[in-house]
Amino acid sequence: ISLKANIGKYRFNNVLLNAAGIRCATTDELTKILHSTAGGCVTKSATPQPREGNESPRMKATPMGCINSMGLPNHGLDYYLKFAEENQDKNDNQVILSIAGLSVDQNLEMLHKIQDSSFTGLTELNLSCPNIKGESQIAYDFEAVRDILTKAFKFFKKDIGIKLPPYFDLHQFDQIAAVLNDFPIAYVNSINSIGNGLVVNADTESVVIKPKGGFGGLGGDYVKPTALANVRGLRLRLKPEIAIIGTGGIKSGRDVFEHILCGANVVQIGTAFGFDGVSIFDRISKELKEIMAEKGYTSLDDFRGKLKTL
Ligand SMILES: CC(C)(C)CCc1c(C(=O)O)[nH]c(=O)[nH]c1=O
Repeated sequence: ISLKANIGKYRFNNVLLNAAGIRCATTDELTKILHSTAGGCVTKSATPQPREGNESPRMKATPMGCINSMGLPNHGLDYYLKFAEENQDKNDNQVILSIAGLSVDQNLEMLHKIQDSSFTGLTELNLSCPNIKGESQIAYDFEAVRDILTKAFKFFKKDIGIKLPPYFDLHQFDQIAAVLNDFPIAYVNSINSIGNGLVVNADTESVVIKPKGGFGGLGGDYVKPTALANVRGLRLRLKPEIAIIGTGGIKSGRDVFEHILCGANVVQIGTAFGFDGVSIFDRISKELKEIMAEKGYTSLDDFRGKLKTL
């Protein structure tokens, strides 16, 4: 039974990756993931310069997952680009370089740097940042998405994936797919955390994280049905050349199986990886193989995208 996967020419010896943002901000953390059963690693979304991020507490675990408003703490693009250049092309382990500029110009500046570097892997463009502080995130402004991709593809000749926040309206799936289908994108990664949730502690009668009055992105059990809907909704609308990375609510082999049934080529684990560490990749690989064996599947291609309707 094989858990191998690919996104275009990029091969993954295991379908499981970490998700950007959790336990992936330092070279030690990234090396640990590369040396694990995972099929590669994704770097914490980078900004052009290092950032401290928001005040703590800025992430809180709950029985159903987690809430965060980290504020993009990271060591800056050069740090991750250097790691990516030094660790690419090692036995089918992909290093995916995630970037999240705080403006269109910052994203274009980082893409120019990546274009001019010796990095040969996949870049993941995180569109959950607001274009202008206080405005909606880029991914919820469809013309802004078209604008930034038009500008990027004028000079960026390497392969790029787009990290999207969840959409909650079927017409929004139509709109974002109509934009993305116009560009030579390698993959779409769906979903990012569900934005601006609020966790309340009734004992202390308080919010649980300091930034933004307690509002933050939700991950974990809270998001799986939304993640599966976005993977499926995008799979049914995106041109076949655009692969899908399924992210959101994965903590078992069964969850991975569901994401692949909905159309995912590769999956990423965030919240649960934060709880368990790299051993999760062994546990979930084993669970997924058991499910496949029970069903008589030997490869992920046997069931990818084959979700039945009633
Ligand atoms: C939310 C942003 C700070 C605009 C982007 C970085 C990010 C963060 C973060 O660094 O706060 N948290 C998430 O759950 N997803 C993200 O994409």
